[in-house]
Amino acid sequence: MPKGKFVEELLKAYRDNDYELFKEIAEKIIEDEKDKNHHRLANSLQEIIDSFSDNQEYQQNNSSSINDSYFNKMPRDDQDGADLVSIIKPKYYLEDVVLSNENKRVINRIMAEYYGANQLRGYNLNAKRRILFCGPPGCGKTMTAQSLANEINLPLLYIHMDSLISSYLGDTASNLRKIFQYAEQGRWVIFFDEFDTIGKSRDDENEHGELKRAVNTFLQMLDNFKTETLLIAATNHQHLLDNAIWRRFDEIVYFDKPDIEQIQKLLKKKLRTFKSEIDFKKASEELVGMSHAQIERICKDAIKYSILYDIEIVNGEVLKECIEEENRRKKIYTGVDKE
Ligand SMILES: Nc1ncnc2c1ncn2[C@@H]1O[C@H](COP(=O)(O)OP(=O)(O)OP(=O)(O)O)[C@@H](O)[C@H]1O
Repeated sequence: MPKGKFVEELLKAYRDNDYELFKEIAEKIIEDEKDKNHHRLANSLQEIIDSFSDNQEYQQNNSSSINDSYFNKMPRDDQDGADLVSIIKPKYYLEDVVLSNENKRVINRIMAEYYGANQLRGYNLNAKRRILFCGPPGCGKTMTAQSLANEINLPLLYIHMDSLISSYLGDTASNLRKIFQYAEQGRWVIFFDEFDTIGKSRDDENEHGELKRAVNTFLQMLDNFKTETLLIAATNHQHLLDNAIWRRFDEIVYFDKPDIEQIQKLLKKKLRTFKSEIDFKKASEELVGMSHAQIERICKDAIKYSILYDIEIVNGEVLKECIEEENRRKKIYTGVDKE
């Protein structure tokens, strides 16, 4: 078919909201390009169509039915009835997160593999789906998991660790099974925060049998987990994790405290809602060693201070006052790496 005709057919399908026809014509175009030996273009078009149909499926599976069937079937702890999961529509996007260049590359690669999963499968390869986020508190593990979910248009399935770890013998493993069974019915980014709680080394003599069983169950579930979902586990205590757990993750991302350049970006982002007159470079030097969350708190305090004391502008002095306040607070936690 001549190109102009293809475009006409595509536009008609779009006008009539006929997704099936749209896909059919797109596939004809792909075949046509393959015939002309334009394989790179054909692959790239195929990738777009695949991600398109993934989204279509997500919308059909999730958006309309999430209220009734997904919420009704939510797994709960047998003993106290506590919810084991929550479905969250994330509020952040990746542009909100200040990341190192290295981490930006890794996250983009994870997204590229997610979208290219069908293409990879054609070569018998699996996209990265099991991701471990580690590093100190308040440096963006949760925020990045949320942003990633948003970017790939999936809801976040947040696992409640406190409900998952049951005080009743054998129930932790059974709770884990319930969570995985539930997760398999949809497409999400599953997020296990404080993952060390269940991923602790089985060699740890202080751990009782219940948690050792939970590690075994988690490993089994992870091995058998075949959906297109992304699973992200996050921990501040990566050194506690069982060796067998490390090996199960397709990607490991370390979230460190920000360097000077990242601190400057963070200050500009977090102060952008208010007028400021700051020497950002000088201010950043004062903040080295602090987490993103601590710097965010200083910025919020500085804005509040300026409002309450009618200063109307965040200046160097206000910021200095708030840095001192954060340092005072930090001293209370001496020896403990709290954000
Ligand atoms: N890299 C970042 N860029 C921008 N803001 C950040 C970043 N990291 C943290 N923040 C801010 O700090 C808050 C807390 O961060 P977040 O919950 O992502 O940290 P975390 O690494 O998951 O910490 P924890 O290990 O304690 O759960 C975020 O909601 C955000 O406002």
